Amino acid sequence: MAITIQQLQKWKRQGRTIVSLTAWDYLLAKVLDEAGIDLILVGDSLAMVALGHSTTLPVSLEEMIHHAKAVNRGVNRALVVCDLPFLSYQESVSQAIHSAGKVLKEAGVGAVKIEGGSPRIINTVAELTAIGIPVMGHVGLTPQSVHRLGYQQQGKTVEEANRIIDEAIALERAGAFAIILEHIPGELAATITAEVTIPTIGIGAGVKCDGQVLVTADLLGLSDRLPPFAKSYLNLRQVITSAVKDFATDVQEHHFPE
Ligand SMILES: Nc1nc(=O)c2c([nH]1)NC[C@@H]1CN(c3ccc(C(=O)N[C@@H](CCC(=O)O)C(=O)O)cc3)CN21
Ligand SMILES: CC(C)C(=O)C(=O)O
Ligand SMILES: [Mg+2]
Repeated sequence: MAITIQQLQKWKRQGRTIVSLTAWDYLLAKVLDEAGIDLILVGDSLAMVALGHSTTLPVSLEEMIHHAKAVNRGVNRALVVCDLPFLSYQESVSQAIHSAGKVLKEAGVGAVKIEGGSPRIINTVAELTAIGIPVMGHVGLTPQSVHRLGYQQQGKTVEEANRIIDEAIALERAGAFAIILEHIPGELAATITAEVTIPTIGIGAGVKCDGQVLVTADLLGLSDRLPPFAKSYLNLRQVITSAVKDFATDVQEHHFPE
């Protein structure tokens, strides 16, 4: 049974924590889905972990759709959400509708995610929701604004914290079905989680969120650089290196094929 937005919202009310990870291709998505991950995000972080860019900005809508199609083919149970990339929704409401609609039609995913909580973004969320496109919000550190914000923790001053709280409330009112809280103090995330009725999913936002998400390359120990809040549960880089070296030795010593 596929997980729905309604299911995620029910889990918040029941206090059942949502488990989410990112994916960028078929095989990885299939493993995550079979492991029971609730929500699989085709994050634009794939620009960095799958495509080698140094920020998330260069990835195109077409590239995101290409990856989202592959991810969706591997998933039976999880809700699949796809990030709308930089400049595929900020220009106008009509651009956002066109981009989000294309992602839903072509990749077949369940929802899109857009970054920010400015009045302009709130309006876009309301317009997308009004035509039946489910939208996940994303506040705090928004990596598509790296040239304005850097990658520092957000919401450290009272003014900034209050602004982020207001953005989260406005996103809920505009119809967002859930909100990502990225790289903000845990107490701020706890306040937001208590203030809104939609699920909050944290990344570097402390333990008091309704769910948690990580970039899967970080969890696996495959990334070349880890954000301070990420945790590696495995050193896959080392595991792969060792297997590849064993293969090379076998080939050179004519032990493979047997
Ligand atoms: N592999 C990966 N994991 C992520 O979590 C992730 C991405 N990529 N790409 C998109 C964004 C970028 N993220 C990041 C990246 C770096 C820091 C980081 O190093 N922050 C430092 C400050 C860095 C600075 O001052 O420039 C910190 O101490 O907060 C945080 C979040 C989170 N997201
Ligand atoms: C880390 C999550 C929230 C994300 O936006 C991404 O992977 O692009
Ligand atoms: Mg993203």
